[in-house]
Amino acid sequence: MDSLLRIEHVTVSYEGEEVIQDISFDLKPGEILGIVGESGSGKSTVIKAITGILGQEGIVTKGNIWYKDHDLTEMNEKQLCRYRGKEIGMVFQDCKSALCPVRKVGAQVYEAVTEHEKASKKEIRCRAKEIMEKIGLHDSERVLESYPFQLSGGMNQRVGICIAMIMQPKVLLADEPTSALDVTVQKQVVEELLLLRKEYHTSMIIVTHNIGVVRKMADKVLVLKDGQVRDYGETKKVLEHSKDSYTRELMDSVLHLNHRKIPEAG
Ligand SMILES: Nc1ncnc2c1ncn2[C@@H]1O[C@H](COP(=O)(O)OP(=O)(O)OP(=O)(O)O)[C@@H](O)[C@H]1O
Repeated sequence: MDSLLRIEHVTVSYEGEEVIQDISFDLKPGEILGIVGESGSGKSTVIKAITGILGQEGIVTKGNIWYKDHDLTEMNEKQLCRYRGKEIGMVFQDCKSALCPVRKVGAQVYEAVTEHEKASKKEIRCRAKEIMEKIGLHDSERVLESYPFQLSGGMNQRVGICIAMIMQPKVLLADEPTSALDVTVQKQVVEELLLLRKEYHTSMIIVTHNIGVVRKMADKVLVLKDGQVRDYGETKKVLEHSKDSYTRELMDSVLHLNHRKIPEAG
């Protein structure tokens, strides 16, 4: 099957310092890739490089990022804007802070759509409600009429997912989409993302520290350390039978954390 997104030998520098070196992977339609690695290994930089939001200091110095037949690294800001949001959606760790605090959710959903296409308010609300229903925001009328501060963390995260999904992007890039949520809500959001993949056949890249999320969601895993790929392959193979010593260490440490007993008081 042809790749939807293909990262070929990409190197990224911030202010002349390479933080990602020669990384390659691809994403097929409907596939979910988990990117894991310790803090500072370059996970978020990969996502930012794909969407062209590295900022003033960051630049892709080598390699190509292909979306279908288009090299995203060759595009200017205006060209990238056509893809960002429409074809490639993004969800962040803390969607609440990505939302405007003084505008109602409904207005922000409306803006996200009309940036890319002409549609009536009624039609957009209808589309938003359909997605909200799927991701557990059952009181969608109230949510659309609310300001972000009137909603819980989990609800804001779902609003972020709704805004990302309303254009039915082919690829969803999610940077720590569940890490700001409590465990129960984390589990629900993971289930909801999987449901969206099933319904819309969306490919996803999930950046996370949570190996449980990767195990549950990802078809493939990419392990990064100091900006380099240490392992890449099918989830079970990487999590359980990696030949790479660092990957094995990383998985062992997660296992120990999960099984660590909380010392009893007194
Ligand atoms: N705007 C920036 N300017 C300079 N250096 C940056 C910038 N953003 C990130 N870096 C550096 O790039 C490296 C990779 O950072 P990145 O945020 O991609 O790591 P990460 O794996 O996502 O970390 P975390 O898990 O803590 O979010 C780090 O050394 C970081 O300090």
